[in-house]
Amino acid sequence: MSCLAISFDLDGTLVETADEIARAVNLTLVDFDLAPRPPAEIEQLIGDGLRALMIKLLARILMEQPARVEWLDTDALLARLDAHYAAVVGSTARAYPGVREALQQLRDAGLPLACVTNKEGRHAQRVLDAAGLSDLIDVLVAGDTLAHKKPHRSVLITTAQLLKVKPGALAHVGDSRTDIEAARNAGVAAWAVPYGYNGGEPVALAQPQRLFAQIADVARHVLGGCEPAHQPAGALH
Ligand SMILES: O=C(O)COP(=O)(O)O
Ligand SMILES: [Mg+2]
Repeated sequence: MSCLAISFDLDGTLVETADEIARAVNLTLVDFDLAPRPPAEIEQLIGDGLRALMIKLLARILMEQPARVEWLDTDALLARLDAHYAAVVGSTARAYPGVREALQQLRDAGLPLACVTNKEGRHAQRVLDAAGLSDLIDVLVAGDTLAHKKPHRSVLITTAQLLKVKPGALAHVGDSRTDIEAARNAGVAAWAVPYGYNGGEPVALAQPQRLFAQIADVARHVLGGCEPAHQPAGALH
């Protein structure tokens, strides 16, 4: 087998999390006398972590209603967002169908697995726990684990180190342009699934090396013997 380790993005790839993210965001907006936003709009801003999502949303609200935002205590608002999210995280998050079985097959075949997310670590762990996936993930690299987040090249290079493979022997599976750029920047194979959160744009436009309809297809491909786009520079076995 030439594909030696796999890392997976979390939100929109392994787990459906948009509902509870939208809930926390809207509870926060209402606390600060701002109108709730449509969940679909909030979903389109998922990708760089919760704080970044809220800052992008506030920038949009500022453009629309400058007078509503100019007095805002942004630090207090972000702290409230964190508290609301901590209260709801894991309540509705669910693994996409077939994810647990596919990860189990990959694990059983001896592949080390990572979860690499831009979500803050303590929240990411709760999502993995609630989705019933924690025991299948060897390494969690979250948005606040390192000095940088995806798409910085260091994120997947460090992930490969933690999984004890060379970057060329790692495939990263994600739902967004950020994931594909993170993989490219690190010399890691860039694989994608089409059903997650990518700002409303089809992820195929970011030109992943492979596009899989679902995680079960990733497992089928890998266990059938994959050819990584980059020649593995080192092997686990
Ligand atoms: O929480 C986010 O905004 C993004 O998280 P992800 O990197 O797992 O997609
Ligand atoms: Mg994602």
